[in-house]
Amino acid sequence: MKQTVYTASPESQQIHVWRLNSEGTLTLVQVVDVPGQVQPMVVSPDKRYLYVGVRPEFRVIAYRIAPDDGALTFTAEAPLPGSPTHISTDHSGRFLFSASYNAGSVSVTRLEDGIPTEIVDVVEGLEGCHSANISPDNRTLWVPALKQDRICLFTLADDGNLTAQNPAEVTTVEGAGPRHMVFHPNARFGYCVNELNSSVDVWQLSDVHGKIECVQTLDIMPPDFTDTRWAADIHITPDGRHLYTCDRTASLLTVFSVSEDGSVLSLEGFQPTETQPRGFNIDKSGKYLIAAGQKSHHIALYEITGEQGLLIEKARYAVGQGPMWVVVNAF
Ligand SMILES: O=C1O[C@H](COP(=O)(O)O)[C@@H](O)[C@H](O)[C@H]1O
Repeated sequence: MKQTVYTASPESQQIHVWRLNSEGTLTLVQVVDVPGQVQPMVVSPDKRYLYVGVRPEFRVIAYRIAPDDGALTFTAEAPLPGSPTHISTDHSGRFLFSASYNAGSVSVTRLEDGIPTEIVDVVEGLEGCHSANISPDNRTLWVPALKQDRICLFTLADDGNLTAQNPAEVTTVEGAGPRHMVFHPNARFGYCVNELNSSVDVWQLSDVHGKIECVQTLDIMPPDFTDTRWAADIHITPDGRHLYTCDRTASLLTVFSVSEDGSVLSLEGFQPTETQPRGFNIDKSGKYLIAAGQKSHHIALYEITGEQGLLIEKARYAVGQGPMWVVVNAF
């Protein structure tokens, strides 16, 4: 398996393209100068394109991915209705979703043979909209509205339109601030990291009656932590055994193990990391985790070890200024 790591650094308007070597080191392949402040990124399901959200002229840029070394070539761009905070696609690669925190909206852009084209739907009124997460069955879009302590649930239609479901949302405790999500590979549970109280919620996608409910909430901070909580990102290993979150004030990654069926998280430990980790990711083999320090301007690479999934730092690398997004692609 050949793997490429992409890091986005908005302050220097760069994407760094790295080869992930099998022994857990990175080799720099390319530095792309982006025409704007590049923030969220996602790889298309067919792995042909890297989509990146750019500001201050709000748009999505599609870069063609070279299959041999992961290098990027500018291919197309399309406007977005608000500042892109998070972008993702549906599993068929027909639609791109952009969540905008500042506009309080989520939009759907049609992808034609991988190229972003027209905006087909925009839903407004989602205060602090922080991400858009398609369910494993490609039917339900989960959209956390951080300032409203709710995750809105939309059905994705065949033409890309979003329709509020019934019930239209699930709610967190007051002041949690739901932000980023991942799903278990068994498609039965979702996990949401809450920015404002630095917790993680486990959502059972539906029980026998079709009801979605929160089955566990865990603190992601050490018991003696008293400073301002400021969580950011969450990821799960491809085998569903280990889950990680980060907090920016503490510059900390938190390590959880996941029960066999995905319903229960157990705290395993804490890993100090780069200063102000806003984004991190896990490689496709589940062996490595790469975290970006928005204030250290470096990324750190960790090996995921043992039954507990604890992290051992292997290396750190300078990237551009203010790195905040990491994605991994594999061929
Ligand atoms: O992490 C955060 O994200 C929001 C939105 O970020 P933006 O990059 O889309 O403007 C930010 O405003 C918030 O303060 C911060 O905690």
